[in-house]
Amino acid sequence: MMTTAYLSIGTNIGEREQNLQDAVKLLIAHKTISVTAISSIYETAAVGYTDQADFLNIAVALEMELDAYELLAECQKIENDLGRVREFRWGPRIIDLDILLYGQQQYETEKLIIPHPRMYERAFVLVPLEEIMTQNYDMLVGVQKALHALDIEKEGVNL
Ligand SMILES: Nc1nc2nc(S)n(CCO)c2c(=O)[nH]1
Repeated sequence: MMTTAYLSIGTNIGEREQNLQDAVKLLIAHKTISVTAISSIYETAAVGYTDQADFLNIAVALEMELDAYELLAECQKIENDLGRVREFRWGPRIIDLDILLYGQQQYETEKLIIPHPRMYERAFVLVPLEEIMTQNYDMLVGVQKALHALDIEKEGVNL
């Protein structure tokens, strides 16, 4: 069953825009992941551990058959492929892929907490996420207007 997932991707070391491009290219190249939306790039002051360089952040929407643990493994593989080393937890990073949402599903395990526990308090996550979700919302409004114009009884639709 296809599931929609949303990632936050950040970088504050090296060629930051190139790092984002490389991460998105690796997601696009993945055989069983479709990238369906990519936000604009936002330059953001570091939160949490603030004594570090500004980040570039984006949000992306994905469609996939993978389960959330497989998606987590793919994100960690991309971070490793792009040379991420974990000096300390909140430190600077070449690339960071965080799973924000995985369909309507919820996880709270050692390895995986979804929805991401800090996503609703971080503007660097919410602003790019709102941008790509609004694209879908605008399309939804178009569909709803068309349905209204047809003035059909929804019950008449054979499911
Ligand atoms: N602005 C900003 N601050 C951050 N602090 C951490 S940790 N990170 C890494 C993601 O959790 C970021 C980030 O991506 N952007």
